[in-house]
Amino acid sequence: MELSASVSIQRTDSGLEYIQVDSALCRGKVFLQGAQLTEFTPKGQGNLIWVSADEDYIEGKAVRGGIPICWPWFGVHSDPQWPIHGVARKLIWRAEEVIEHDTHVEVRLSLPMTLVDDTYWPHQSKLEVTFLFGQSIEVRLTNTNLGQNAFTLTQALHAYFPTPSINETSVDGLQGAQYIEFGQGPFLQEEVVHFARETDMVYTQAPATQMINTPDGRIEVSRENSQSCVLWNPWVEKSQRLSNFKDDEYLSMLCLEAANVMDDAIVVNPGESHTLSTRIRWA
Ligand SMILES: O=P(O)(O)OC[C@H]1O[C@@H](O)[C@H](O)[C@@H](O)[C@@H]1O
Repeated sequence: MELSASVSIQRTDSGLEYIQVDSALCRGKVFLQGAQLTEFTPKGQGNLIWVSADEDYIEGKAVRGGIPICWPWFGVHSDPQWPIHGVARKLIWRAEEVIEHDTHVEVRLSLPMTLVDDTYWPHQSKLEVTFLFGQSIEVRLTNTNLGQNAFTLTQALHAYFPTPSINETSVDGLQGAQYIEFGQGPFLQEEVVHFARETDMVYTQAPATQMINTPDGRIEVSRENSQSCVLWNPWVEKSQRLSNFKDDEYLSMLCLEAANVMDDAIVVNPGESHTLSTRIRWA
């Protein structure tokens, strides 16, 4: 890949490669493993993306934080032996292209399909992700069907956001959506969401934009080609069971994930593409 003035490829001490963006507008970081964004800091503002202080960036192990790409299924598969959240987040993606625009830096990666076990994904397809680093960050995940038959998949851009205090954080803009939680529901979301317990809600028919209100400011998260999203905070007990997660870190993060799940699973016909996208910024 040809790099540009504001983009370089670097490596952690543990040996994982990442793309570093340092432009007039922002700083950002995308690991080739999982094509996982782990930082987006607009100039003069704070980092919008959370990563655990316990993260050690080991090859083949899911990074705790950032925006893991869950593909080609979200959550626990109907065969519970299969890995949670699919296979894409642990594979090494290929850096394809960097383009410097006036308003943003575009970085594109693709997942080499030869790395994907046929058992999990027997279809001929292309999977690409494009990051637009500007004053906001936009992530576009595109599935293209290169085969003769339609395929169906679920997926998510599993974004982790920072907050100085989950007890003083709320999520506005889910009112009117239906949610399933811990296998129960659907329930109607009537109010702004506050956090006081383990939260693991899968919303369908969700409005396109939510606002995360934190003591450090408001984070606007919007989605396209996505009717569903997931809101997650592990709270006290689950925090103790999670990999690469400090016991008290549930106090300083939450996930709001742009998704295509449940009855929003996508069907991609031969020769067609589908792009799930999310845009994140300080409001
Ligand atoms: O620990 P993982 O595999 O990264 O998953 C984290 C969480 O991801 C969320 O999206 C799920 O709703 C949770 O149930 C899950 O615990």
